[in-house]
Amino acid sequence: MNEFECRALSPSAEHGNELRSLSRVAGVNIKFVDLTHFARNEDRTQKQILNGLSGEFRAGELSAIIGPSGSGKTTLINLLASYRIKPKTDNIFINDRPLDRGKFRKISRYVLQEDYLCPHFTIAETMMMASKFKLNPQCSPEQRSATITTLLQFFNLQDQANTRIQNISGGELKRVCIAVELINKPVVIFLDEPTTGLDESTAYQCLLQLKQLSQNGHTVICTLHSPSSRLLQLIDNLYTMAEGQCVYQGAVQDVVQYLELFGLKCPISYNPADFLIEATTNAYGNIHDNMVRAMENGKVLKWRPMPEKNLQNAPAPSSVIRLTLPANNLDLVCDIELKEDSTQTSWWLQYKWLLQRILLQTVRDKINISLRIFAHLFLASLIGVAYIGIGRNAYFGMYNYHLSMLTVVVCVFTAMCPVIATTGPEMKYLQRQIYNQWYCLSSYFMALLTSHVLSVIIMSISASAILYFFTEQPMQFFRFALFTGIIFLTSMVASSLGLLFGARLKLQQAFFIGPASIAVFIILANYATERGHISTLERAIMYTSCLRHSLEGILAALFKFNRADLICPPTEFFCLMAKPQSLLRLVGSLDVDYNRSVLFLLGYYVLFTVLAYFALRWRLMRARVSHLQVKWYVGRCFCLNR
Ligand SMILES: Nc1ncnc2c1ncn2[C@@H]1O[C@H](COP(=O)(O)OP(=O)(O)OP(=O)(O)O)[C@@H](O)[C@H]1O
Repeated sequence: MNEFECRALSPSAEHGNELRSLSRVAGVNIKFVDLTHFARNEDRTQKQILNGLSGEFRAGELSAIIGPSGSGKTTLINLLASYRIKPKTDNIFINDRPLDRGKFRKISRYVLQEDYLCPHFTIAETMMMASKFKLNPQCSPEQRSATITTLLQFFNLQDQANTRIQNISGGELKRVCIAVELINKPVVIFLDEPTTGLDESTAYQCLLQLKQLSQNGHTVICTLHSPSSRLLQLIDNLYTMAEGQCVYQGAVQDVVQYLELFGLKCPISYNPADFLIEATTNAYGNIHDNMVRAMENGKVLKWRPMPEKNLQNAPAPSSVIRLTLPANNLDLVCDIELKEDSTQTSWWLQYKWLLQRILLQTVRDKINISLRIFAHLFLASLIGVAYIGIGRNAYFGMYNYHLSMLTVVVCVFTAMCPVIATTGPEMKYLQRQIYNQWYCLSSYFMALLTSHVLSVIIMSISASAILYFFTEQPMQFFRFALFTGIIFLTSMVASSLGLLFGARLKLQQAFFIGPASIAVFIILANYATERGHISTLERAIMYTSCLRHSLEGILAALFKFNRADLICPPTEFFCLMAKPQSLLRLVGSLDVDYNRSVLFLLGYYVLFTVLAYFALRWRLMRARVSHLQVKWYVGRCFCLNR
């Protein structure tokens, strides 16, 4: 199918020219030779998934990898994209040079089979945010908008531009996922099953757009499941796999002729791709091995289309990856310094935009924010009412200890649970955006921590005000500030613990282990409280609980710093806990020290936050790492790989 036909068939084809002017690039050819991959089964035995296959995906071609389910299509594309699998660099060649993973990652993007975007933003907002990370920071908002409008029109999404992601259809979501990755026009784009779940006409539109992209010199490689005859017309290079080997690599129109070599005649009404896949499963006799041999497992290129047939506008492949100057003014500004790598946006800009995004997302997530506010205010009011007036009543002195413990428990739960609830879902699109180099993990992590600090400040002040004044603690501002300070630090420790669990565990596991670990902390914090004398060992055990330091901090804020005696009601003959020291002695906390509590809480916060960062990093970049990869990852995490 030529360019004219593509335009005639596509409602959005009129925009093809616009995209073409946006995206003419130097060609990148990907060649792989004798590629083998093993996965480890649960019983630690090795399972061969790719079996010495070879092949070539050229610039200017829309290449599709097809094959029966389980034949290794996703594994092959993951390996070529270096996504979660580390390929051997001497098996893969980029423009005839051994693969340099770092450089290749900067010019390639991957659209996953199961792709996610933040549900609380509209398509236009999602595109605008992506453009901030992906386009040159010097691009004006008008230039960004123009690029986005072009892409939205190209992908037929302009009518849904103001619809939130949570409300768009699956097909539209797929197209948005592809569109956001095309904002900075990657030279190579990998797509895992971009048409799965789409109806025939949407799948056709989607593939048509990819075809147009390839005609501008981009290298487009996708895996497809049972493509229809109509979809097949768009494919330039059909790479067919079976049992981890290559059984055909070439033009679609030559499939019938190729199968005739093995004595198979494709019925006229049959889809050649379906027939080919059926043949690979030995449905028409044991010909799998013959096909692999005939193709030399992907080394035979004689069935492939001629390169110049498809590459209409793109320059010849170059060992230097270079983006050419575009035709119109918009591109002149944006493309002269077209970003090959999203990390060209400075760390601070990434941080700023991510913080804006996270805060907006938090505000838009109405259910989460309402629950947070309600839980804080309701629980604080409930405790305040239950312990009303105990702050100055010596008869109820002991209740102040219970109040302190309950305050700590409420702070911990209300700060930790929302973080666990939001971290899990966030992982899904975080993984994709970090892999596709929108921003680096450290800037995201710092923005996330800042957003936690802001929400914890608001929640801590409101909760502590309710608790402090309902329970009629001394009307001294410094004491209130000290009390609020401990509530703030306790909530920060709890949110970092929530982040650690959310980053390391699955959502259900985190929601079980998180509260269970808090129960352990509560037990440890009160381990020897009722004893008159606490030994050093017992104290050490208690101090392993971060909640012990919160408890001591609150007791110090309320009962140290020359606190006046509590008032014994006239109805009582004697009040044992009129003096603050009496209460502290009774609960084994005579030597509580506010500064020590603050230091320990800060220490726990730093510890849990550092662990959460590494847990997040481990989860996002779980590919098996060599020492070279470690170096590269560290560079990425600190935005050093420019
Ligand atoms: N990490 C792994 N451990 C064990 N087996 C694996 C692993 N990854 C993939 N496999 C196996 O390798 C084979 C190929 O998997 P892959 O996902 O690449 O196939 P596919 O052709 O993309 O399948 P589908 O079309 O169904 O998505 C499958 O049998 C799969 O079970």
